[in-house]
Amino acid sequence: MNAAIPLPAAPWTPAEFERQLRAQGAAYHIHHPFNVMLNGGRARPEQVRGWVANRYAYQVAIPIKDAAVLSNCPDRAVRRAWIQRVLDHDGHADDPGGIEAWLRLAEAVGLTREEVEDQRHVVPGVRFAVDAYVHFARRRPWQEAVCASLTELFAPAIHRQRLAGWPEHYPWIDPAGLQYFRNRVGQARRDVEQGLAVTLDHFRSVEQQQRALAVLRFKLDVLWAMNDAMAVRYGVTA
Ligand SMILES: O=C(O)c1cc(C(=O)O)c2c(n1)C(=O)C(=O)c1cc(C(=O)O)[nH]c1-2
Repeated sequence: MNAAIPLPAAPWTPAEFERQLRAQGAAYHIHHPFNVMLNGGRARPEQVRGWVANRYAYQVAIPIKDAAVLSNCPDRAVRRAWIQRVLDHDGHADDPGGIEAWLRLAEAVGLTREEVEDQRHVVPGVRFAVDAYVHFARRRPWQEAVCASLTELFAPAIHRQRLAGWPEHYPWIDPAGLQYFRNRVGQARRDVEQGLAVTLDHFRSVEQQQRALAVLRFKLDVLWAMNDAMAVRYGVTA
């Protein structure tokens, strides 16, 4: 923790605590130069493909991470709601799910399913960052893993950026491939409601609230490190 910033004398109110959590969005990967390039329309096709192929490692890890949260959580009411996240990604009944939607995005940008599913393009830094998130969810108290998912507070904005810009920037991508981003805007909003309720309720003391901020910063670092690794591999076009 930064010693120059004194601890608050008393716990924040829930509203102030939520404000402090949201303020961490300044370090969201929406601001990473690689993402700024991608969503600003400056990426070459191989950079778009590199991002989609690497992000697949994150997509397939998310339901594993969520299953880790379930396995650590003794609260039946939380599990009942949380299990929806696994279904969102893996699919259920007629819904093919988010991983399938990501594979359709991959095909829309010119990748084959095979080269994405076998993760041949995934660079070491992305793999290590994704593994760190799954490991965190397995080892830490489930409330901390819930708190770590709160980067989703900032995700609808980045999905909307893609939906607004990509069709114009990248006319060579079939817009049907962008369905994943459309689905996530609503899903993330619902996820955040649940994640925030758990976090505001659980992290109550000054020390716990500081811990929640540190957990959220860890997750922001996971996403930032993924972008760093992709920027090194694929470059950032000025
Ligand atoms: O495209 C993105 O920038 C982005 C970011 C995040 C995030 O902030 O963690 C998620 C997603 N997408 C996403 O699609 C998703 O399903 C998701 C689940 C989670 C999580 O931590 O449980 N984050 C995210």
